Amino acid sequence: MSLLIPSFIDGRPCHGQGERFPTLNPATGQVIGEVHEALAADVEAAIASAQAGFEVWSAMSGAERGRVLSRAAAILRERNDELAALEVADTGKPIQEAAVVDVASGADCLEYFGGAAATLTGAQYPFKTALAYTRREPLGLCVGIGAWNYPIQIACWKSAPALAAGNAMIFKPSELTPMTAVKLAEVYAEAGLPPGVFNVLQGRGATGALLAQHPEVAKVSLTGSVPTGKRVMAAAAGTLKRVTMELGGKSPLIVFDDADLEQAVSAAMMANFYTQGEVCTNGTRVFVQRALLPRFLERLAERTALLRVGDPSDPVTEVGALISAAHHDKVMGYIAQGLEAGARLVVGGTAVTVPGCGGWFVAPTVFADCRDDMSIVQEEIFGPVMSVLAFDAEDEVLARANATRFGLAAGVFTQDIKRGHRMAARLKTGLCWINNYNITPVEMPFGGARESGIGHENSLLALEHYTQVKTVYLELGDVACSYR
Ligand SMILES: NC(=O)c1ccc[n+]([C@@H]2O[C@H](COP(=O)([O-])OP(=O)(O)OC[C@H]3O[C@@H](n4cnc5c(N)ncnc54)[C@H](O)[C@@H]3O)[C@@H](O)[C@H]2O)c1
Repeated sequence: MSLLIPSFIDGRPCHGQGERFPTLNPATGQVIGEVHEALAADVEAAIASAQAGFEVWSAMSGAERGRVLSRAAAILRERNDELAALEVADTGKPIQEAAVVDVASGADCLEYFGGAAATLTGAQYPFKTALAYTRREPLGLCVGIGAWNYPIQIACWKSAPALAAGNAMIFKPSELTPMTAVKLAEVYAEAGLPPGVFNVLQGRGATGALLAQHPEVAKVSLTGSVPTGKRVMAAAAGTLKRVTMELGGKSPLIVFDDADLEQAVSAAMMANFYTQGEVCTNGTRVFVQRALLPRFLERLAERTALLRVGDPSDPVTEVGALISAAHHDKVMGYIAQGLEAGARLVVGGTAVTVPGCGGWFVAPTVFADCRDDMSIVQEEIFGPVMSVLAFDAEDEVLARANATRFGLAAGVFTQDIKRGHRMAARLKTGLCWINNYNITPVEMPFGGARESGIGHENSLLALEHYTQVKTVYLELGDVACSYR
């Protein structure tokens, strides 16, 4: 009998009333557990519990809330290895990544917002015979909806600022990765979080939709694809909920011919093959200035061919399994489209059979001679597929890089500091790295522009997205009355 993975409401694990669906290990294709989908009655129970939790939690001081978050961060670090192993089983990502990044970056986030919780203040506005001041107040009941590529990190990035500011949160993990959000709920409870302040509801899009449209919910923060973002925003508009949207991308990585070649190749590989390419900010359109292109492709091919695709739980594995059979087929479909459209396959391009693992592996793939109009260059693949494009001039590459409705991230490699800043200012994205890629410390705002997102996670900016300003005016003189 397989493991039954629960939801978590009011400080206790429980099971939704909907149908059971399985969660699979992407490396083996085997069922690791089953989940009961949460229905409307489960949503109502979670909302009632969160409302009660909010009353208790929002009455506590910022310092008291911060201590709970700091304790939870310490517990996450103690359980790093156990949680990382669950994340590997649920997502297919290599243990060499999960052991140092996924849980640790979640703990960093809880620690950061734990420290920031006591610093929330307002401003004061003195007048001749009056005083006004502002209070930063929590929004109330917030909903977090997660994607499957970084399940525990996403749950931490959403819940930590929400809870630090005094809100309650109901979190719905992706149906493909239900395991670690419930573990986070257990960790919060152990750290002293009052029941109901962080509830987890398992389910698919329908459960997410029930939450996004619920009139008692004040805010929805989604990490997911652009089409889902549009649906969630439309549902949230019914009661004018605030939204944070962390959505997809097709980000450019631009390498000028004065760049340090090995550094640029390293960044291009990290920007395309980390987590099997299932990273929203990935720099999948790699523009290389023509003079550097032959040497760039040569080193890229040599180094990419060395990548070890294999069992994600083996510490030497560098590229794990794609999340599902359907996603594997989608990625292989894009590779076929790239070939049909005339892109030149430099390395990879095949499905990989890993002995002892029956799951969904794809070789890290590099296409050269790509054109801007190819589907592999225009659409988010979310797999280990890099498109390399040649360019000649700065204005030309800028126009091509910006010719997309996405606007999540960008990267620029150059030794010319002026050009680096000039490019960063003109790229229409929410993030831009100069001489590195995909670095996301919690202290720094993270968010997309255009159709890639609204709002930010991480940094003190995130606290603004989980609070509202109330203005209080205090009269110290008399009412200036115009009437008798
Ligand atoms: N910008 C970021 O920070 C970031 C991070 C990770 C992933 N992503 C993006 O996420 C996508 C991959 O994740 P995915 O396949 O899980 O995305 P998805 O949009 O299919 O699903 C995301 C979540 O939304 C839920 N959902 C689906 N329909 C819904 C609806 N109508 N109402 C409410 N909830 C609904 C899903 O159940 C899931 O929990 C990619 O596009 C990737 O770029 C973005």
